[in-house]
Amino acid sequence: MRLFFVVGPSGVGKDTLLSGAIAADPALHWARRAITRPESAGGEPFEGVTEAEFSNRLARGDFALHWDAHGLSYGVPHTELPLGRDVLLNGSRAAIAQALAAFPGLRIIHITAPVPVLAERLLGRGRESRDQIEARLIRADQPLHAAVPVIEIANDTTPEAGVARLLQALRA
Ligand SMILES: Nc1ncnc2c1ncn2[C@@H]1O[C@H](COP(=O)(O)OP(=O)(O)OP(=O)(O)O)[C@@H](O)[C@H]1O
Ligand SMILES: O=P(O)(O)OC[C@H]1O[C@H](OP(=O)(O)O)[C@H](O)[C@@H]1O
Repeated sequence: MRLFFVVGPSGVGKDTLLSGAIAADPALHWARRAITRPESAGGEPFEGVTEAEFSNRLARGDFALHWDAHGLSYGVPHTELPLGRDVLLNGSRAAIAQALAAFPGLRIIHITAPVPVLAERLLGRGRESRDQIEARLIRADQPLHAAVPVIEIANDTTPEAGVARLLQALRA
């Protein structure tokens, strides 16, 4: 199993490129996260849980990885990391150190796009309020964990080009 931790600022296109890669190569597994957000918010396939459910599952040891960001909690259940499959995980830049400690062979894929493009995409997506979008944009330039090699992918043209770049990185 290779584990790919796909990170980058909100709105950069992680969900878009991940769903394109999965559609092109069904052998890949996209780990489904538990998030303290209602499933009706849409976006990537995830399990919407309450804060109480999240805390209980965390205490039970259900999660291989977990982090907080944007006022939400995110957990990756152990059951979402099947042995023998390449796994794609929508990660957080703030969780890279934790993820590397848990999975030393982790491959980090950093997706980038210029900040004005992120703003345009977040507004176009319409999942968050303007205030929430502003808060997400403030995190846009957050530095990555310094001492690790990272595969950089620019998603600054079409989604199709971004998906092709991601597939190329996964096949390298
Ligand atoms: N290359 C692209 N060109 C134009 N629009 C794009 C491109 N990639 C993604 N988008 C659009 O930008 C918006 C944000 O993309 P997406 O939800 O995939 O980002 P994300 O990185 O997963 O964000 P978040 O971390 O907030 O979940 C979506 O509406 C998506 O359709
Ligand atoms: O800014 P950083 O810490 O890199 O990412 C924070 C989190 O935000 C995004 O989730 P979503 O947009 O709420 O689904 C990412 O998937 C990540 O989990």
